[in-house]
Amino acid sequence: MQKEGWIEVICGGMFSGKSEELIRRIRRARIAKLEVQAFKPVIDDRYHREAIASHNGLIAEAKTIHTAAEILANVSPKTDVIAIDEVQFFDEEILDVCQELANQGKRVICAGLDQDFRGKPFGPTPLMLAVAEHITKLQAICMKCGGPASRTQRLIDGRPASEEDPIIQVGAKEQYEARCRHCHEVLKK
Ligand SMILES: Nc1ncnc2c1ncn2[C@@H]1O[C@H](COP(=O)(O)OP(=O)(O)O)[C@@H](O)[C@H]1O
Ligand SMILES: Cc1cn([C@H]2C[C@H](O)[C@@H](COP(=O)(O)O)O2)c(=O)[nH]c1=O
Ligand SMILES: [Zn+2]
Repeated sequence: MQKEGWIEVICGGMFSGKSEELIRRIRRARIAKLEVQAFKPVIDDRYHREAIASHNGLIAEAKTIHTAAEILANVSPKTDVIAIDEVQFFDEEILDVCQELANQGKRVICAGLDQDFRGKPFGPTPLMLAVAEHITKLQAICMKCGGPASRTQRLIDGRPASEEDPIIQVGAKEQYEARCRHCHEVLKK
């Protein structure tokens, strides 16, 4: 029998359904009468300041935090499930925080980008994948060829961004689209 306490990671490119899937798991946990607390980093202010929000309008209330340590400080002893969106925006401390919570017997569900706009591993997500018990990798639809999209294209005035551009740039459809490996483009310096 599986002991309580583990880490689940939902990863993939933008528009692949990570937030939808996270919200689905939150809702199912609540149907099972489990206590759920959700968190997201303050930098993600796109659709809602105090909620996890998907690109197609689903919403789950969440506490907005500045650092991973704030999760530990805010988790109640009676909480069974901790959901964290946009995990790529935290620093590596998120790894220790999630491990600590899972060791305490909590179910920890993280969602985040595995690759940045250059197609390179993004922040702490690859480290979270290494320690997770359960991994779900989702794909969007490539906006060029219609195939499965594992990457995120950043566009500036309709042109591919350069590999020298800043990695963190909060946004949605106005500057990002889903692409497959073959249709994904990055301007070289
Ligand atoms: N290229 C695309 N491929 C798939 N879904 C897309 C695409 N563009 C927009 N969407 C919408 O985005 C929704 C997923 O949003 P969301 O869960 O917020 O994704 P993520 O968190 O991975 O960015 C889909 O259900 C769909 O309505
Ligand atoms: C690829 C990429 C994305 N971002 C930002 C853009 C959005 O604000 C989030 C991802 O949101 P989603 O829930 O996965 O749609 O990340 C970034 O800052 N840098 C990048 O390279
Ligand atoms: Zn493609």
